[in-house]
Amino acid sequence: MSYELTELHRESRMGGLGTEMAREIRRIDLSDFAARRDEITEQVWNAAVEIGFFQVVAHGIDLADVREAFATAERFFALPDATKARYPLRKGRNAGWESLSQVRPSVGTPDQKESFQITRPHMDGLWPSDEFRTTLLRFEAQCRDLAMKLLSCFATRLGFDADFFARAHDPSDPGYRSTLRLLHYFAVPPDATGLWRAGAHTDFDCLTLLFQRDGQSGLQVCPGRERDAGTWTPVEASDDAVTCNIGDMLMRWSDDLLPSNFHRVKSPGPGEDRGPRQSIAFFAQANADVVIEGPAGRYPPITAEEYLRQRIAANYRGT
Ligand SMILES: O=C(O)CCC(=O)C(=O)O
Ligand SMILES: [Fe+2]
Repeated sequence: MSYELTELHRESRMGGLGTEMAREIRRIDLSDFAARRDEITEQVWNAAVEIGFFQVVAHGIDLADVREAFATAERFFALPDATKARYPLRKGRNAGWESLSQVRPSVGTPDQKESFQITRPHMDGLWPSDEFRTTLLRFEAQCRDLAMKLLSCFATRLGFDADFFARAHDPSDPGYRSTLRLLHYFAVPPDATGLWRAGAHTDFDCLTLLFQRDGQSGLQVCPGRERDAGTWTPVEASDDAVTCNIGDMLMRWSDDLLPSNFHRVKSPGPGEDRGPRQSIAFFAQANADVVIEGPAGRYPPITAEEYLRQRIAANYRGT
């Protein structure tokens, strides 16, 4: 397969097992954001530049809301496949349900998971119930607010105005492309080996917020400078922290100042819990017709739509 984007060349080389190394993933306290904006900006910028991953706490989304979103997802995933198949993923539209269909260029096997994606302008006929819709649209809006808060910090450091990224992700625009993705990784049979819950990849978007559950670990990150050595650091899952990472779109937009780093979800090893695992990701992806162009012009301008089209084409079967 030949890939047009340099990001994809990177991804096709990252499938190996590598080694593990403990390293601090910073926890940044967002309380009193308006008053502490400059201090928080400094902290998120440094963590993003150094590791590309960080966690935020006191982030303003109530734990009860996070748990309600997880419970709603869990109830949906418990339905028979034949029922879930009434809401099929619309390829290229990041909306609907898929199972075992995402093949990462790094490993070539399907991620051992199912997911339901919500991209607001693409949801006609895809809502399983009113309750599901109400709960998750509300949660999506909370995630967006948090993502825009963090992106406003990056905007000012890059020399854009504070609302630059909020305009680029305006939810009232039919070209809105940010996505909430509910993820369910299957329980792993005792004899299963060699499969990944999520193969090594970078995210396509500007900024990802990842909600995980206490004790459901498995996420590992490989900061850019260790890419060749393949040294992976576990990111502890916890209910109160939101794990954040920079995606490829913001890496481009920042002329590579902010790194989009490889990460993956490993399958449980010997002696580890082989039960199912849940997570919820919010991908802040710029609206379709927004042009991505960094302050220093390092890459040719490309619309967000064209950029995402190329990334999705390389990641799903049958494209
Ligand atoms: O489930 C996780 O912890 C990570 C998921 C992820 O990296 C993704 O969906 O892009
Ligand atoms: Fe990811």
